[in-house]
Amino acid sequence: MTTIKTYNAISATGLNYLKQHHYDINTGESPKGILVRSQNLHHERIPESVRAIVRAGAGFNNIPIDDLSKRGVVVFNTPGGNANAVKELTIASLILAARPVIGAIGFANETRGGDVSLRTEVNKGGYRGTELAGKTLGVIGLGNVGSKVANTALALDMDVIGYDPGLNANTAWRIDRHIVHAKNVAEVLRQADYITVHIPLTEDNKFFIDAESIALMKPNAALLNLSRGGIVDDLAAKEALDNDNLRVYITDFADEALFDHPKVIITPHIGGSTIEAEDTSALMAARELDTYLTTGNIINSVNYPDIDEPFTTKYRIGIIHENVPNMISQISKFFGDNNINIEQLSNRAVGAYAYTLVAINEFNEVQQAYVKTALDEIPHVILTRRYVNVNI
Ligand SMILES: NC(=O)c1ccc[n+]([C@@H]2O[C@H](COP(=O)([O-])OP(=O)(O)OC[C@H]3O[C@@H](n4cnc5c(N)ncnc54)[C@H](O)[C@@H]3O)[C@@H](O)[C@H]2O)c1
Ligand SMILES: O=C(O)CC[C@@H](O)C(=O)O
Repeated sequence: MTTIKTYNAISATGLNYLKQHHYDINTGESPKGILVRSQNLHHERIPESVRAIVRAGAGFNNIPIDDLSKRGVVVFNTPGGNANAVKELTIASLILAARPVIGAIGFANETRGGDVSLRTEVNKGGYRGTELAGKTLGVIGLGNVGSKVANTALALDMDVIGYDPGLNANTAWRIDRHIVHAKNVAEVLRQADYITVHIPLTEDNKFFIDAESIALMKPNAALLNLSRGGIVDDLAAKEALDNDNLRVYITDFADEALFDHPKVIITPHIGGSTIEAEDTSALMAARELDTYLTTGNIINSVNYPDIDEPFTTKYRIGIIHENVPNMISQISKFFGDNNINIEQLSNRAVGAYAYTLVAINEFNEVQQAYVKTALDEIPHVILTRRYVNVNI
């Protein structure tokens, strides 16, 4: 049995999938794969046995990608698996930014005793809000979450302006044509009444919204961060709120500096916390893990190129290597020199790394005994794995 180690509460849907596919969960010292949600793996020892790590979720800033890439560990995420959940909490947050719902609920509870109806009617004037319709929403990041938020805001009769210089083809076609595409982020910040950020936390995006960008916003703007702590400079947001340069800040990431601020609403990282999103993400994660470990196909990797080919031969050899010249010719020469016929060879590269998947049928025991070691010795090869097709 192959062992998968898990961190955090992984939905039973994903765990059951793995158990049904003959994996042990959290037994033994040598897991082949890891399934994780928000646990910070930067401070964990990742066993040498691990070949794949899947983040059940979109963000992967909790995983030491660079170190793992150098070791040949494939890291995956589950793009879009929880996007609808985040969209819905973002819409709820927009409404909370427009209407004083939380204060009003507190007030309603305080009217207990006496003529409740009279007291609520007399004093409810303090809880008047505004409408989203006719206001402008700025969406920074139009990926799986941002595109859904933008489209839904149109249905709420908002005007929407979006900014995403790295829009990929998969998400681009889903974006409604009525959404204005800004040429730069300043355009969004200047025009929007509500600004919502849906980008990953990377080195480049740290404090993407800082004092300088907040200064470009309308003083009565509302800022929403359901992306990650660290994308918005919370201290700069707090200062802007204190100086009436920002009306409200809603974040899904608790920060000591923001507690008890009357213009801040904090939720405890629950953007993706719905039964549906947890099930979908865990199932995607389990499938990605099983697919890679049993066939060598890579789907939704964040550190290596994807290769997803039907496994129609008896064997495959997956070779993770650096993206340098002459690798494919060295690999094919190796197979030729050793009289092993290649049925199909797929190769893709992304950035510094590449993946070559070699499909073969005839592969005797002697060849099997030395191929992995010999391929591993080719300079710039990081890791080699052999896959056996159990259906042939
Ligand atoms: N609160 C939660 O529980 C929760 C749940 C899901 C996702 N998230 C966070 O939201 C982020 C976005 O999720 P997603 O599923 O939409 O990811 P995604 O990868 O589908 O989309 C991210 C988009 O951001 C764009 N982008 C990156 N940097 C940018 C920048 N500087 N300016 C403008 N656009 C930029 C990318 O081009 C991409 O299109 C995740 O990385 C994660 O950190 C949080
Ligand atoms: O697992 C979660 O609850 C959060 C997931 C979220 O942070 C994500 O990046 O998808």
